[in-house]
Amino acid sequence: MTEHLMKILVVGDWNVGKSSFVHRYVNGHFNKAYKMTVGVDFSVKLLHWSDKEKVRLQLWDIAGQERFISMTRIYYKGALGCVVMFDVTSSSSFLNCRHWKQDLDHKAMLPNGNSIPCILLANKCDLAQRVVSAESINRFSKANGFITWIEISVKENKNIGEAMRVLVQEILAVQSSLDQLQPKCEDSVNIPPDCDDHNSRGARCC
Ligand SMILES: Nc1nc2c(ncn2[C@@H]2O[C@H](COP(=O)(O)OP(=O)(O)OP(=O)(O)O)[C@@H](O)[C@H]2O)c(=O)[nH]1
Repeated sequence: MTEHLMKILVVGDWNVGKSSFVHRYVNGHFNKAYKMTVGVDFSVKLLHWSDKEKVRLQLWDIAGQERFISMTRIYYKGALGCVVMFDVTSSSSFLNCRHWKQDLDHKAMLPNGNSIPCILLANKCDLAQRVVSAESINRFSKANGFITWIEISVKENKNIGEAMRVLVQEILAVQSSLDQLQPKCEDSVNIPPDCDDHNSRGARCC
C-alpha cells in the first residue's frame, strides 16, 4: 500500500466559508456561526484512494483577514495543491481571487517552476442573492490558470468531496509526471573511474 502525503492550502477572503468547508469535509458537519481564523488552522483527512493507494491530506486553512496575510509565505512552503474560494454573493471576494492566485503563484511552485494545481470553488450557491455569474467565473478560471472551477454549498454539502477528488487527482497526475522527470541511475552522467566517495564534487545517483 502506498501512502501519499499532500499539503493543501485553502485560501480566499474572510467569511467566504473556508473553515466551514474544511470542517464539513473532514468532520461532516456544518456550523452556522462565524468564527474568524487567526493565522492558520490545520486538519488531516485520510482518503482510501484505491486498492493500492492512500492519500493523507494536510489541509491548511489560511485566515482571510488582511492583517494575517503577511505570514502566508511560510505557510505556503511545501504545498502541493490549493483551493481558492469565494462567495457567490460577494463580488469583492470573487475579484480578490486574482490576488489570491497571484500570491500563491509567487509563494509556492513545483520543482520544475510551474504553478501548483489550484481549483477555484464558488461557495454558498444555496443562497438566492448571487451576484457572480457562471460565465464570468468560467472566463476568470481559464484566464488565471485554475484546473477548473466548481460550484459548491458547504451548508447543503454540495460538491465538497467531488471538488477535492478533482484536485487530488490532478496533484497525483502532476507528481507522477514530475517523478518521471527525475534522472534514473541508467540516465545519469557517468562518474569518471577516479571519482570515489571522498570526492565531494562527484554527483552520485544511487
Ligand atoms: N449560506 C451559506 N453559508 C455558509 C456556507 N459556507 C459557510 N457559510 C457561512 O459563512 C460564514 C463564514 O464561514 P467561515 O467558514 O468561518 O469563513 P472563512 O472563510 O473561514 O473566514 P476567515 O476565517 O475569516 O478567513 C459562517 O457564518 C458560515 O456559517 C454555505 O455554503 N452557505
